[in-house]
Amino acid sequence: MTAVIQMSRVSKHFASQQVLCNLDWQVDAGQVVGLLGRNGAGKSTLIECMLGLRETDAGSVTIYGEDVANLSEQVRARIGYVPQKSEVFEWLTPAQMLDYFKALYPRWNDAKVKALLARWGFDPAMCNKQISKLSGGEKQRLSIIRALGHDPDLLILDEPVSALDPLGRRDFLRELVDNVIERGTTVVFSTHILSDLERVALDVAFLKDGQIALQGDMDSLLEGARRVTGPSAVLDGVKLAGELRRQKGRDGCTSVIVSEHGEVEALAAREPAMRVEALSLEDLFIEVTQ
Ligand SMILES: Nc1ncnc2c1ncn2[C@@H]1O[C@H](COP(=O)(O)OP(=O)(O)OP(=O)(O)O)[C@@H](O)[C@H]1O
Repeated sequence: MTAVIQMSRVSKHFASQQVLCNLDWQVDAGQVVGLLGRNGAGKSTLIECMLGLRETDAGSVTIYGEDVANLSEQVRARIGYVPQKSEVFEWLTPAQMLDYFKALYPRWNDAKVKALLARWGFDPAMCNKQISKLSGGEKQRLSIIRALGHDPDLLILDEPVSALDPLGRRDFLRELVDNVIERGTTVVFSTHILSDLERVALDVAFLKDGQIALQGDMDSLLEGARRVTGPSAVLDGVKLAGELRRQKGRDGCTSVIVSEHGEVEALAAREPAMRVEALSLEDLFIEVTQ
């Protein structure tokens, strides 16, 4: 597979806070990845460093093989980005802003933009209203339309649905699945809404302590992940394959989260006191990121 995004040993700090720490990450062509992490884990910082919008302290980032600090116009034109919150272009109207971007990109899908504007409630009055006067959700929809207008090959979305109502969210996800992912677009998508991720993302990556702590395709991760709980006397002496987290309770029991179930199933077969449970994406999120 060809790497679309390659991040190697990337570090970034703010004052005394280390946000990214020797982070390595690769996203391949056609991958659709959900980026997960707790509030403040550094997802937006990671995305901004990935796009060259924020300088890193150390490490290298390339997109389509080019250093993000010096991206060519051709590569820039292949990227679509929806920031978490955007306060730029507030003095323009949606119509003016979209005209500006249309002139900027070598290709622009007018039919798609018009269809999305109509579908997402941008009637002529709204298209000619100053962006600063739009609601948070309306601005977010506009930002998504702008990012999709040039049919990007790489789409990076930082919590794109946070301000959308349930109908808006559903429609956006449908657009993403039917018209973006279907084209083979590479997508990186940060969100806290795990049910959305389960509908859209094929892969997940968990950001914790400044690094990608766990990643893989969602079905295999959920298929392999288990929580095994049993007497500390037994579990304390064993290092399990794919161990992600271990917690000792006051009741003499230890629980261990693993990403591969083979060894724990075998252990449970030998030790009847062991309890083995499958994990949901939410369980996995809590266990991996806390
Ligand atoms: N410009 C900045 N100056 C100082 N600290 C910052 C700056 N930007 C981010 N941080 C800090 O870096 C950490 C990571 O922030 P970031 O916005 O990347 O997290 P996040 O995972 O996107 O969070 P959320 O899920 O809440 O959006 C936070 O503790 C934040 O306070």
